[in-house]
Amino acid sequence: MVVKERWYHDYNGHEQPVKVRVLFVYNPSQPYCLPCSARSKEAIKSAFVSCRSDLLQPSPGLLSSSRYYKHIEVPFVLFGFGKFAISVMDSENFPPDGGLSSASLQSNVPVPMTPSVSRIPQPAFKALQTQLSPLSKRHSSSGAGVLGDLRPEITNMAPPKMQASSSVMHRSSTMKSNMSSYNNPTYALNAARIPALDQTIEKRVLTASRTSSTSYRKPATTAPATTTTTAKASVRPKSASSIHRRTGSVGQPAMSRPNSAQDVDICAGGRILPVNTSVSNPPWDVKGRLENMEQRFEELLTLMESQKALSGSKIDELQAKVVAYETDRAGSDLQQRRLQDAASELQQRIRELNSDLQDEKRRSRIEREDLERTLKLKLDEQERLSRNNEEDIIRQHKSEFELAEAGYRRQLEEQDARFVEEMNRFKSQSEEEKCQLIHQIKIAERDLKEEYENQQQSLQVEINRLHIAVEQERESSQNVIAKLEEDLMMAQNNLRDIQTKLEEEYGRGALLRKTIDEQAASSLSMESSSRTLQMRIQALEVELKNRDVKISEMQQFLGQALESEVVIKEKLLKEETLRRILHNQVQELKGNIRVFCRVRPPHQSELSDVADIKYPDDSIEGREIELTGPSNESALGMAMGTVTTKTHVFAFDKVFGPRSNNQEIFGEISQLVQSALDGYNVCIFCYGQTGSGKTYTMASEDGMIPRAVDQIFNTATNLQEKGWTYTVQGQFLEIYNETINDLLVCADEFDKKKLEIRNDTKDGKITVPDLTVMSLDSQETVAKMLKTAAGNRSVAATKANERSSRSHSVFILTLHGVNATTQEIREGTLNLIDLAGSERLSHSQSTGDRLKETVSINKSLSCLRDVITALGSAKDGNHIPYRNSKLTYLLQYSLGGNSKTLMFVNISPLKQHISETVNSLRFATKVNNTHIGTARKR
Ligand SMILES: Nc1ncnc2c1ncn2[C@@H]1O[C@H](COP(=O)(O)OP(=O)(O)OP(=O)(O)O)[C@@H](O)[C@H]1O
Repeated sequence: MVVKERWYHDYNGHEQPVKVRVLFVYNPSQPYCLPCSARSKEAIKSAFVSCRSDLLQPSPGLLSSSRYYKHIEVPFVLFGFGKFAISVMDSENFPPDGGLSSASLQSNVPVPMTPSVSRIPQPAFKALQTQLSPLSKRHSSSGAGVLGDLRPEITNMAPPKMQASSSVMHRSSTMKSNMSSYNNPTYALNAARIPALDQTIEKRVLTASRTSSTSYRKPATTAPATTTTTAKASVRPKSASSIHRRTGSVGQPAMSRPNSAQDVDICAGGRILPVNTSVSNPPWDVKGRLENMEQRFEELLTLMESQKALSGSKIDELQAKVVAYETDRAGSDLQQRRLQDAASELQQRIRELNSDLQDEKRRSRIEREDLERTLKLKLDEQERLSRNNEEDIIRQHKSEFELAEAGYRRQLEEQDARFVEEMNRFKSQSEEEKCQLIHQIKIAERDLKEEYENQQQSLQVEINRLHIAVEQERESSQNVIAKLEEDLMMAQNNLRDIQTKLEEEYGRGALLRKTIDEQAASSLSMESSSRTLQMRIQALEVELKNRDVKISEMQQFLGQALESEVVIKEKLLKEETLRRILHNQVQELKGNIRVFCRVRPPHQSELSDVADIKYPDDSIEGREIELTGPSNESALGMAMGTVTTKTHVFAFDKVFGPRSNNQEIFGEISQLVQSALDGYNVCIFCYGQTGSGKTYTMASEDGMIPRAVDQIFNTATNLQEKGWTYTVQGQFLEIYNETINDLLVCADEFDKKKLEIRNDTKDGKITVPDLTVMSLDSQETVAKMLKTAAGNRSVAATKANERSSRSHSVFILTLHGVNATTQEIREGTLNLIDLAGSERLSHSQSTGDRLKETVSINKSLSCLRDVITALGSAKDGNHIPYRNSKLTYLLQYSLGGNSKTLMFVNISPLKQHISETVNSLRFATKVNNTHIGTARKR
């Protein structure tokens, strides 16, 4: 049997199929082509088996073709013992009609067409077995199969790729690699021998075919293999790699080989297909062919014998090499084991390092969280300190200024008062003195005049009396003269006496005149003292003038003080601006969306059902809440008596326990209200299950709404002295069953006005155009407005809450501030939202309107959760489903825009609500982890 095989490579080096034709010739007058679906070594083997069985039951058609590929191992294939001929053909040369069968028809060789005709008789098969058995025995005695004996021969003859793929010739890989070298002399020798052998056989077959009386020719359409391969060779590339690939093929057509010396050698190793030639011109002289084959077999046997001797030493040599390779392999195994050990150590180390890394990561995460917490704490502290400092500074400045101003004013007023008092005192004193002096002078003058007049009168009276007396005397003396001339003398004497007395009287008159002169002199002195007094008055007036100058100086000083007050006010203004910036930076650092958790206290009737809620860091900063449950009461757990409860820990920006009050809570959010005054959008909303205290927190009498309003009006008043004037406007709406109601109009009119939300994307503002706007100028007006809204809001008694809010209420305060000094304008909004409570339908057992409301509430809250989830995972440009509900549409810019948002998650303290509570806290955690855009001033 001759089997030739060949691999065919295309120009890209990919393997191409070849067709196999298996020819079994038993009876020269009845050649059989046995079907062979040889796709693998096993298939070829089984083809052989079927060859045998076909001897008993030969198939019609006799010729079949199949394809197999280079990577499929092909068993050896070169031996023959005169009875079989297997040829492998290039697929292109394979005759379309099955080759041999048509050839058989052409040659008129009787080809059995039915199984009965082609059946090979049992004795003939036995005879064949008998022929095969000595050979089989011979080869099996040497420990190998029939083919095994040919192994060294074939191994050495086969090109490397065939060796590598042949399982029959398989040895150790080291041997293969050794033998695969084309420089191997043994291989080269055998490679040279085989074509010679082939050619001998070929020649004989051709001669036999020429002499044969009947010849089988391949149809003209089938080109001879040599022709085809020649055509191929002419276009084959000559690169080294393609050469190498070709050298790996067995049976490559010689004409397709490149011309290099090595290629010629290799081509010699890959033999030309004699069968191809014979197929193209098939000499169906079966007898001659069998003889040729037998002869060839004999030659092969001889060759094998010589080869056996030759390869004995080679085998030894190879075995020695094998031993050496085995030793090497043992060494390399050892090394491999060592390496494996080292690798496993390394893996262990990596595992350790990984766990270290995880620990480290965990540690660093904890540290980072601690650090963040500490930082946040510090920030809060810093903020509080800076706020306190600012307030202290402002207070100090203010009090200093007020003190200084009051001091100056007081001093001035005191000085003024003193001065005026003194002036008045001086004036009145001097007036008094003047009056007194004038009075005195007048009295003195009058007295003197009176005295003078009296004295003059008395003197006149005296003179008159004296005159009368003198007259009387003279008369009497004359009488007496006459009578008493004598007495004249005496009278003269008396006259002399009288004259003396007169002189005395004249002296006395002089004295009186002197007294009058003295009195006049004293009047003069009094006049001079009056003049002195007047001079003093003038001096006082000068002093008064000086005081006036001093007063004007002080007024000037006061003007300066007022100017410095303006400067201080400006400084205060700047500090206020700086404070605002710092305040908002701190707010931004705290995050533009913050979450506070509030646990309401249990009612008296609920004390027996209180859940296990802890506040681990209560005394420090109150950021964590820990609750136990709900219990996992699975059927299995119940059955096994293992009902488990889980502890949940949540952390928020702040956690308020049941003892906290609204004042304490407002202390934490007042900064946000301040932000609204500073021109920011602020949104504060309460979320939680029904009856958890949302309305209490937001809209009770001392809730966040009234407190925020108070703060706004108080701060606006305080800011007036810094030049700010604020106008406040309020709106109040509710979203009930996805309808917007204006809470500032009578509830009966709800249906009359259809309110819609408008999105002003330019300004980043949401408005409700027809909503009532109220101007608010005091806390009182706001209180009135809140009362109206509370009266109109949709509430109803539910199982969970006697007065449950059945709608989301939104209180909108718009704050517009203008600074007359700096011309600055601020416009902020404060949205205070009391959401309707979520509730489980199963728990609420609502029906009718309540059921409809509950479904609507739950739907809009679910939309809120969707929006928060989308925001949490959003990348730029992601769609956020704001428009899925009126609530989320209304809150669009508060949740995802330029707003500062605070969410209160209100929770119930009761055990029966624990799973709802855990859900609320999970949602709140999601909100807490959501990043919204940076708030911008409007
Ligand atoms: N912190 C608190 N201190 C005292 N009582 C409270 C507190 N929180 C809530 N309550 C009381 O609990 C009850 C329910 O509170 P509230 O109506 O505020 O709940 P809600 O969450 O607004 O409910 P719904 O969603 O049904 O409107 C009220 O009677 C309220 O006075």
